[in-house]
Order: sequence, then C-alpha cells, then structure tokens
Amino acid sequence: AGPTVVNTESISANSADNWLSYGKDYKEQRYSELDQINVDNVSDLNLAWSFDTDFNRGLEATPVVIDGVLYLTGNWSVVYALDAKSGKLLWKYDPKVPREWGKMACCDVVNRGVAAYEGKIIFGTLDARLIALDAATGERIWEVLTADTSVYPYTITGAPRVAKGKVFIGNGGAEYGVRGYVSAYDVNTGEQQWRFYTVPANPADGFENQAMEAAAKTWTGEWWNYGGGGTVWDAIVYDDELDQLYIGVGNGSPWNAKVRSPDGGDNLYLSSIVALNPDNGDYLWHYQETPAESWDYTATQHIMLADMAFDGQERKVIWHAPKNGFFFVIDRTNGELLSAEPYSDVNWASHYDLETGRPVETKNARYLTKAQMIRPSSMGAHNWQAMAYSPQTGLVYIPAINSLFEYKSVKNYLHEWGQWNLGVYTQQQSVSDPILAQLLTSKITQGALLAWDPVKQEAAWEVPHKLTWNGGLLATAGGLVFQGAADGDVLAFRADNGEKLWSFNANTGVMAPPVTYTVNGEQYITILAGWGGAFGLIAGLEREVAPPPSRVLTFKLGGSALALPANPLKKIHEPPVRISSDQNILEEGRSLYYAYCSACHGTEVISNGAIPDLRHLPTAFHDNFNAIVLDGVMKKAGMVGFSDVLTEEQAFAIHAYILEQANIDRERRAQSSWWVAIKTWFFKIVAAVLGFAMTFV
Ligand SMILES: O=C(O)c1cc(C(=O)O)c2c(n1)C(=O)C(=O)c1cc(C(=O)O)[nH]c1-2
Ligand SMILES: [Ca+2]
Repeated sequence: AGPTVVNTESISANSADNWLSYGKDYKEQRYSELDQINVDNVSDLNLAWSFDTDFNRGLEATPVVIDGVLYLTGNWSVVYALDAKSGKLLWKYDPKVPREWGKMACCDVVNRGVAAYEGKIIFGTLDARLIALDAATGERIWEVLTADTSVYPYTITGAPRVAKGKVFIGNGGAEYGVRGYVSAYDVNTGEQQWRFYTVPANPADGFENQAMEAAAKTWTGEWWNYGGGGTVWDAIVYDDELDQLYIGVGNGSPWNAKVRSPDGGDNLYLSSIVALNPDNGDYLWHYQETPAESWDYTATQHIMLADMAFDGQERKVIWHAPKNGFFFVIDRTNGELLSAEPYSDVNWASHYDLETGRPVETKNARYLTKAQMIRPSSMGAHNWQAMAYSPQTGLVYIPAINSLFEYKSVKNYLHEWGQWNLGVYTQQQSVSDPILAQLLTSKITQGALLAWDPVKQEAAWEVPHKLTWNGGLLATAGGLVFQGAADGDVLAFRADNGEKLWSFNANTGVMAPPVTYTVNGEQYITILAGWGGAFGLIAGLEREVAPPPSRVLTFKLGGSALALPANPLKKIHEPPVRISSDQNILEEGRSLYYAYCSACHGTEVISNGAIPDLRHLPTAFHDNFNAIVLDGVMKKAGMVGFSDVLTEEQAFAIHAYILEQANIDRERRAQSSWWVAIKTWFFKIVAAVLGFAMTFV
C-alpha cells in the first residue's frame, strides 16, 4: 500500500495500523482492533524508547500516528514529529507563545494534540492562533488568529478536528470572562468559513442568528459585560453518518449564575451539547445538561458516538459523562434525552425528569444564602481525560473522580480583566497542619477507573486509584484497557473485570490517553507522561524529588530500553523569618493568595514542583517580592505583575501568608522523625474519620 492520505474517508475507515485523528475515528471510541498485545502476553510489555520534551509541565496530547510517524504537542503548544519505531526527532515546530500568556490559561500550559489532513498538521496555540504545518518538514503553511485577545483573554488547549476540508476549533477562558464560540477554517488556506457563538452578546447590538435570539430570552441582567462563558474548549465531534457537528459547551462566566444572570433563566447554550451543520455552522438542535450552570459544570467532556438498542429500538446515540456526574444517553438525530443516571456521588440534583429532560435540583445546590458542600466539585466527576469503549465488553471506561467543593458566593462581585472571575470564593476551609491537609485531600477526593454499562446505565466494576487526577483511556481487541495514573504508573487492566495485569513506573504523574498502532507489522503503545493540568497545578503534593522532563513513552512486547533515570532531590532554600503575625493580615493574605496565586502555585502554597514552590525560593525572591509580584519583572518567565489588581498593602499580606506557610513547613521539617511519625498516624485516623463523615455530604 502507498502512503496513507488522511481525509474524511480515511478517518471514517479507521485503519487499525494508524491513529489518524484525536479520538481515533469520528466516533471517538478509542478502541483499537489490534490484538498482538493481549491479556496473555501483556506482562512482557516494556519500554521501547522514551523522548524528553523541552519542558516539565502537564502533557495531555493524544498523538496522531501516520505510517510510523507520531505527531504530538507538548507544553507551550510546541509540536513534535517523532519516528514511532525509534523515538528519533524528525522535526519540531515552536510557535513561540509569549510566556506572559500562560497566566491566561486556567489549567496549565497544556495542549491536547494536532489534527492531520492531506499532508498537513494543524494545531491551536495557547495564544489562540491556528497553524497548519507541512507534515513532512514541519514548515508553516498558514497561520490565523482565531480570537481578538485584546477584547477577551482567550486561549486554545483543545485539539482541532477536521472533516470535509474544514478545520473546527474552539477556545478556553470561561474562568476569566469570555464569550465562547467555535469556528471553521478552510484546511488549505486558513480562511474562516463560519463561526457559531454559544452565548448571546448584548441584544442592543443585534443577533448573529436565530439561535442567539432564542438564547437571549434565557438570560437576564447584563451578562455580556462578563462575557457569559460557554467556551468550547475540548469536545468537537463530526458525525460522518448524520453529517452533523457536535460541540460540548462549557460553564458560565462567572460561575455564579446569580451574578451573571440575576433574575434567573437557563442561560442557553451553557453546559449543552449543540449540533451544528458542518458546512455553514447553522444551529440544528441542542440538549442542555445543566440549566443555569453555577458550578463550573462544563459539557465539554468527551462526546462519544454509538449505536445502541434502547427500549427495543436501534438508536443513534451520544454517550456523555460531563462534569456534573450524570451519564447521559442522547439521541443524536434530534437531541432527545433518553437516559441520565449518576456515575459518581452527586448531591446537586437527585435525578433527571425524562419528561422534561431537566435535572431535579436539591434544595442546597445553589449556595444562595450560605456556603454549600457540593458533589461533584468544579473538577468534575470526569474532566478532559478521554474515555474509551470496547465492543467486546460493551463497556465505556471512564477516568472518574469523586470529589466535593465548598461553593460560596462572593460578597461584592468585581469584574477584573484577565483575572479569574468566578463570583465564587476559591479558598476552602483552612486546615492548620500540612500533613493533615494532604491526608484529607486524599480522603475527600479520589480517582477510579470506572467501567460503565451504557445499556443498563450502571457500573460494571470499578478500580480505585491511589490519587485523584488520572489519565485518559485506550481499549484494545487484546482484551485490555490502558491507563496512566497520577502516581506515575502506566497500567493495563483486563477489559472484562478490571484485573491489573501490567504496570510501568513513569516517575511522574500521567494524564494523557494512550494510543496504539503498528510499525512494520509490530504493535506499539505510546503515552505522554507529564504532570499538571487543572488539578495537577492546584492540588500541590509534597514531594522530595524534582519533576523530570515531560516525556513520550513507547512500549512494545520485549522492549528493552533502560528504565527512566531517577530524579534529583529538590533543593529547599530555608525561608526568611515571618514578617507578620497579625491574624487579620494573614487571613487577608490567604484569601488574596487563593484569588490570584493558587491556581498556579497550589493550595496552601504547596506547588506541583514544575511551578516554583513559593515556600522554597531563594532569599532574592523575598527581597524583590514587590518587583516580581506587582511590577512583573519576571513576566518573560511567565510570572506577570499584578499591580493592576493588588495594592502594596495587599501584596504585603500575600507575602506574610506565604512566609507563614514557608515557616510552618520549615518547622515541620525540623521536627524529630518519631514525632512526625506519631503525628502522621494520629492524623491518618483523623483524616479517615473526617473523610468518612464527608461521604454523607
Ligand atoms: O471554561 C473554560 O474555558 C475552561 C478551559 C479549560 C482549558 O482550556 O484547559 C479547562 C476548564 N475550563 C475547566 O473547567 C477544567 O476543569 C479544565 C481542566 C483542564 C486541564 O487541562 O486539566 N483544562 C480545563
Ligand atoms: Ca471552566
């Protein structure tokens, strides 16, 4: 056979030897017919090669594989083309994203991958450009700016999709205040073909189309001043049977519906799946999963297409496990809700009314008068980590999360350009001891590999993981399911019962979904290993070693590459003494830290190690605190200044809080080891009791 041409027909045909598009084929089932690696021999699977990327932040990409070449994206939207057999770098393209823009990404400087079409490799950049490269050489063919980033701080982290000569791309930014949309571009020229906004603008300026006019009736107040949200930051799926394009629409901006749309309304098309005509972007139908979304419950999660029997009838359906914790079966011919059942612990809604298609909310879901503990958290019961489906078992595999979050309305909402604008406090109740805090986090948020039966709408089995934020999935005809885990293990399970058959330690948390393909008839598995993303940044985990470079790992039967090198111990600088013991100042510092710093530098000032841990920086950082934090002298390294939103007094309060945490950490490290051991045992019991109590929330 000659070289593979990637186009609508070949993506539909879905050859087992290649991995031609993000979700493998247009159904995005992430199932491979390859069975050389199978339940009987997977114990012989070993590393064939590894490739270090240039950075150590989170990796989320699904590589596209064409005739033995891997095309993938790393941090800062850098594209790599690698020989799939040897791991040799064929070319690299760096779009030179300004590091200052990293701050506009809510959830790390990540990218979920490229699209391939007729000799081109197309990808989005963090600063909202769409670029097409020559697949053979990595030379740029065209580049367009997909968003006016001077109006709203847009970012792109998602992989584009291609069909019928068009590239489809959305963007992110609904934590900051943007107006979401998806656009189509000509794959040969980069010329814009159409754009569909997901939320209406100010009605006084007129409507782009009837869908916007209809949507505007479901909003109140002056939402356009805040953008409204509804970003299409992940799932965009072309249905080659029905010739429709489905987009998963994100959360409201700000999160708090009461701030955004004070007199109520469903706020279409937030948290909805919307079907569009791929040729012109015309609205076809929608189904809103979370009306008046108020918890960052995006519907952007993986949209999987399937055919299934429902009530004795063959139906074309969408399977969807969005953040809100319910597994949806939706008729994809018209958007009718067929079924919705909880796949995780949920307390914001009791069930869905199938007559109306609407959730029945619980009385405390809306945190109107006081703070409420809500399940799932803003992290979702499932996030961007891809699911997989095996026709052998009939099961959908979900990288599931069980978690809760305390939602509390901000007192006086103030919209600040380029900052997180949630209308909800991000800080949670403080736990005085860092050991207890870490133990509690692991008790109240958990991750699992969940095998879900979409026909019975119930769990078939579940394998708990050690940590919360685990990787996307791959199912194969070898009877296997592959997954990377937050603790660094790459794992293979039996697809029928979840028995663990194989594991490999990657020395860093793994989030990206694996792919499989052949080169010269031999089957390979590739997965990207690099810790970060939303939870990977926010939930700092104390670790003694520095994070390694984020890597591409490729496995084959009998692979013989050396094990990965151990990482160097982390250098810890002793902090200067505290600068304040005034409880009011420390409280203010904590609250400001959570508003402006924690999304990158981590909860309780514990970072993930790839972003500087502010407790362990050299004295020069503390001596130049205002120059860095207010004036932005380190902006070229990604640390922008905050003088537009913080006063010197406020910066002092943040500094005081950081030094408080740094000195608590120093004192803890100075404690004798037997005392720490006793305390840890005691806290384990406390955490277990509190964790158990929390399961009743
Ligand atoms: O509302 C948005 O525009 C938006 C964008 C993104 C993104 O682009 O990565 C995420 C989210 N929201 C989000 O809510 C979320 O949980 C999330 C996790 C991640 C990640 O890469 O780990 N991105 C995003
Ligand atoms: Ca969001």
